[in-house]
Amino acid sequence: MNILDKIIADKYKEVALKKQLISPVHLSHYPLFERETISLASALKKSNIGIIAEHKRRSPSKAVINQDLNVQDVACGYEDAGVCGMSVLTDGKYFGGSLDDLILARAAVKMPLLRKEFIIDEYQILEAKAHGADAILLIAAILSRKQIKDLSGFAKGLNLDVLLEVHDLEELEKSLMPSLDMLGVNNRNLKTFEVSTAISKELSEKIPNEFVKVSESGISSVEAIKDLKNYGFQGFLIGENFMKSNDPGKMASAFISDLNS
Ligand SMILES: O=P(O)(O)OC[C@@H](O)[C@@H](O)c1c[nH]c2ccccc12
Repeated sequence: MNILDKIIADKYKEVALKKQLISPVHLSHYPLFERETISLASALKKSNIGIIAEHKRRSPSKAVINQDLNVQDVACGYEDAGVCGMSVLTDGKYFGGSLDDLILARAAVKMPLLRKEFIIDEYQILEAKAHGADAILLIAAILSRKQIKDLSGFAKGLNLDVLLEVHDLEELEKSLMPSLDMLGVNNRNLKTFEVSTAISKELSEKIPNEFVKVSESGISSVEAIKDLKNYGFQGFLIGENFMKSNDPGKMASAFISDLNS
């Protein structure tokens, strides 16, 4: 079993258990459910920076990244740096995140927040909305076309933006549909952890222009972003490069001034 299969097997169990305690109707009565969402896709389109900065404590590919920070401080640092949005990992077992992280980030900042999770059930989309997310991630590698259609349609019904992540042409061709806002190419192969921005460049021309193109993972230089911009990318998802610092906001700020110069 590869790591992705393990994560998904755990996720199905986790969701089934949580549903028994907190019903979908209950989630829809959380106060944040009423909050008007802000579009991450629109923020990216308007920006010439395009950075989505991630909160990530650890990952299966790189055990510990940084466990010493407060998510609210990280969120404020990122917002002050001028990023377009923030990605908050909520998986506990493999990434050390939680829905509490999402709530704390929401309480701290106004910018669009993406719930970074392995979504396999509508229930997790209700959770995202109830904990202050503006956008969700769907991963083509773990979903059928029908699941992508149903889950993205459900998210759109709640005014959440949808970022669909692919890693190869087959996943991309399987996934294209109007209920998606952003198409992300993950430069990291979730099965082997190999990282290369070549895959973003390769797939860019196959992504129709109505979707905002996002390049995800393994981005650690301004040059890489300038290069990817030439291929039509308007969004850049950066985690580890900022999170490895004691002050991710400061790191993001320096990165952005470099990008602007
Ligand atoms: O830390 P990086 O290499 O900058 O990557 C960030 C982000 O792209 C990565 O965390 C990610 C992309 N897709 C995912 C799906 C699930 C969990 C994590 C991810």
